[in-house]
Amino acid sequence: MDLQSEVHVSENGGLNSLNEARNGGVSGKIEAFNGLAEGSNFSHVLQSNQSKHGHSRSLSASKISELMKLGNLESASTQSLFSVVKKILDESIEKKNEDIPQRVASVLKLVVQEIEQRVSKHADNMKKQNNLCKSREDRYQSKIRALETLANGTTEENEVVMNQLQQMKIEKTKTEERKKLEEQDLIKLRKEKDTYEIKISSLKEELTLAKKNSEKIRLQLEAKTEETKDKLQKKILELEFFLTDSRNKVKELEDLTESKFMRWKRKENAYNHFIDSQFGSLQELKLASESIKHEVLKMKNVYAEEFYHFGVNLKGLTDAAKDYHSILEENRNLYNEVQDLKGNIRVYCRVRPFLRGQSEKQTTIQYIGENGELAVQNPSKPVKDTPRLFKFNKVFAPAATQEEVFLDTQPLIRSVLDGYNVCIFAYGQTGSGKTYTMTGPNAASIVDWGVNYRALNDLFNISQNRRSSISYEICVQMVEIYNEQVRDLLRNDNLHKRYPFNMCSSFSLHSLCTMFFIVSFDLHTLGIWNTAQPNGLAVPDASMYPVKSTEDVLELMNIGLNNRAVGATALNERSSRSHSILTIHVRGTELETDGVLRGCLHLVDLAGSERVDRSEATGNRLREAQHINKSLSALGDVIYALAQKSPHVPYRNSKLTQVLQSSLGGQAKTLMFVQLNPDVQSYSETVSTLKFAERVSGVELGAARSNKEGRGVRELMEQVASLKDSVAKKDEEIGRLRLLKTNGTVEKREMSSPRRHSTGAPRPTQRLSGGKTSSEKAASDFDNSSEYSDRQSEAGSQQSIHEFKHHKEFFKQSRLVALGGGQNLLKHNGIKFDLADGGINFHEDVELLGFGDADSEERLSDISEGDLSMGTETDGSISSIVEYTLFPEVAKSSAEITEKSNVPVKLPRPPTKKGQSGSSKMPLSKSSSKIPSSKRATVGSSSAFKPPKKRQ
Ligand SMILES: Nc1ncnc2c1ncn2[C@@H]1O[C@H](COP(=O)(O)OP(=O)(O)OP(=O)(O)O)[C@@H](O)[C@H]1O
Repeated sequence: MDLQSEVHVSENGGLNSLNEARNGGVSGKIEAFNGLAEGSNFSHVLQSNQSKHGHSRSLSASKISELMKLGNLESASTQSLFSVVKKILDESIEKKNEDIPQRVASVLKLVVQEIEQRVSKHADNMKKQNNLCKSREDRYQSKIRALETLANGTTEENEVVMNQLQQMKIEKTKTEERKKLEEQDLIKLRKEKDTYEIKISSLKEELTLAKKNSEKIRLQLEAKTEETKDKLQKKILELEFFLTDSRNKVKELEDLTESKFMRWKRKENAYNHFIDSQFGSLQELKLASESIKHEVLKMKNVYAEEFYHFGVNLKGLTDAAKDYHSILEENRNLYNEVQDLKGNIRVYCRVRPFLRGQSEKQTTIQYIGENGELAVQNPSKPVKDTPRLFKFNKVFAPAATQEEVFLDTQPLIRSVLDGYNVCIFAYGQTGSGKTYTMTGPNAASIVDWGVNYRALNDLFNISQNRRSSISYEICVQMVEIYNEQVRDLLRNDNLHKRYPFNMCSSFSLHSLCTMFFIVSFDLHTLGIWNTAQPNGLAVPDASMYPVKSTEDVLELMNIGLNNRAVGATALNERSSRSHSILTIHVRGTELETDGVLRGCLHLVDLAGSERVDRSEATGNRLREAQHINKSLSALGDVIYALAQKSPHVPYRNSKLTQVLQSSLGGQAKTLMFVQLNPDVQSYSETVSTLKFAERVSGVELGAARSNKEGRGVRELMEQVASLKDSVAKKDEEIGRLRLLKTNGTVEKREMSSPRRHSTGAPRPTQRLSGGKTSSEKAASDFDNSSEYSDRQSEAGSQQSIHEFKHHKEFFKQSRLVALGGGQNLLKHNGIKFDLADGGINFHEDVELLGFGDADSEERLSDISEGDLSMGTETDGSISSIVEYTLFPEVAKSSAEITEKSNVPVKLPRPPTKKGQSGSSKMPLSKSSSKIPSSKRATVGSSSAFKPPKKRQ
């Protein structure tokens, strides 16, 4: 029999005891063993053996033998067997049974215990299975009973059951479906869960990163906080230190203040005491001062009275001083007016500044006064002489600008538009700034413009301003005198193309003729055009161009300046080697009255005088310098003669003086710029220049006159032209008579005065020769001339004399007088005019035309001098020029009139001038004495006709 079956057998009686034994140690086991033993024979055996416990060794052995004897171990329960083994083992251990080794016994005991535990476990399992089987059995039984009852039940119940089953099935399927759905949901949820998990993981990562960052920041902040904390801590410490320090100081100060306060208190007391004592003495002083005050008041009144008197006196003085200044100013104005009236040449002096390269900076200019005073001295002289003093109309210091210089010149220039003739010329040694003043260093810069550009610009501006009342036309000429030759600076083919009609296309025919006349008269009649031009051609007149704007002027002047002869010398890099003359002709027509104004402006830039040793001139330069110096010395002679009021003025000694003759001897307003170089080396030149200028300022030209013509005058001009025509006829007659003379058929008287011969038809000369007694007034103009007396005796018509006188008067006043300035040498149609022979006739022509003026006799005397016979030939009469060149249409009609020569021409009688009659009586003995007897009569008669106006 196996152990399992043993357990089954004894399960009712012995299992409980076994369990208890497990729980209760050795004693428990014994009891359990005992319990098992109770249920069997073997236990009984064991109990009986226990009673004989006194002899353990023997007992054990006996027991083992007993067991062996039993022989029925198979029937004994496992438990009882075990308990036996156990008891044996316990016993052997207690009694230290030597039969069984102690260690083996202990191991066996443990094995037994283990087996015992397993067995008990097995028993428990068995018991549980047993219980389960029992419960299953109960259930099966109940089911069997239920089935039996079901089998016995009705069909309805079956159906109910079936339905229930059905429902159960349905529920089952539903449950399955739900299960499926739930599974699907579960899958979904899982997926979602996965995604969420991923997100959660990324979020977790971010979170960890953020955590890390925030951790870092936190750490930094913590570090900073720590730092700030430290700093604050330090500051707090410092502040605390300061606080304590300041507290100490405050305390000190408080102490100090306290002590000071005490000191001041003591002082206050002292002062109070002092003030009290002073107050007493003040009272005393007050009383004393009161009495002094009274005295002072008295004195004050006395002084006030005296001051009042002083004031009155002072006012008188200041008024006097003021008056003195105004009187001075008035004096100056009056002086200028007197100068103007006298026709003195104005002299402006301009001192050039030192140039950049000039090393010697010692100046010879000692003093420049406001009123034109100038003092010069030679600083290089070892013993200084007294300064030389000069006085001019104005002196410009080196710093004076071009504009300042022009401002003082402007009024003079403007008078050209009012019909005056004006001449401005610059004089001075080479390199002293003549060209700078007249032209300027740079035409492109308006600030640098000299008088030339500014004058023209100004004339344009004013003519524009006046255009509502006067219409102006302006023409320009430019010539130079180089080596005693006159050259046209505006001779340019391109310009000629631009201005094809006599270079004066914008002018009316009449004005054109007049202009042409002016040119030919100014230059041609002077004889200066007779000289060969650089191109070898005879130049009939200087080119004249109408200008309408400053641009035109700039263009023309640039051409002119480019054509001008300049060259480098040791004294001036660009030395002008010629005298340049810019002439501006202005013709203004008054729109209301039709009156005509004619003005003429000469702007002359003289070549500079130079000491040849200083300028180091050789060859051409030397020749130029000689010509320049010669012409300037001729100018000096003319000025000297004019200043001396000499009857003979040697204009004809040079081309320059011939050109300037009308300005120096006519009724023009003349201004001279005297240029000075302040350099010490130039001292001697400076002094001689100043002396010359002083002499020039003493020259009286006579009051300037405006060239204004009314309509009547123009008509008269036309009538005069017709008279000229008759004169021309007479000239022809003269020619014829000359021929007759050569043939010896003409009387002696006719030969000496061919014009006075009547050859048939009545002639103007015949008309001029009225009876002497017929007109005392007329005779008074001619009474100094025996020649004229002859004429009077020969002539028959008083009317003619009358007319002639009118014409003479008219021409004296006309522009032609001023412009012509008494020029007298003409060339016409290639016929040479013999001065010695035909002087009287010629002069009469000039006189008749109004070209003879105050200096006529002088000019004639010049002409008669050897110098002038050189080339001063005329090839015809002035009347021819007038007839054929100027007024062709008038000439034609006048020719017709001449043919009807018996018809007297009625001319309006211009007012007679007082001075003229008086002057006409001026003796000319001085001039006569100088002139050879052969010519004296001529000159004498001439002067009888034309007393010098400048002396008036
Ligand atoms: N007022 C001034 N201010 C500055 N520079 C001046 C002045 N005047 C003259 N100059 C200078 O002096 C030099 C000589 O002047 P300019 O050529 O005008 O003399 P000039 O008298 O015309 O000489 P020349 O007779 O040899 O022709 C030039 O370089 C000029 O620029």
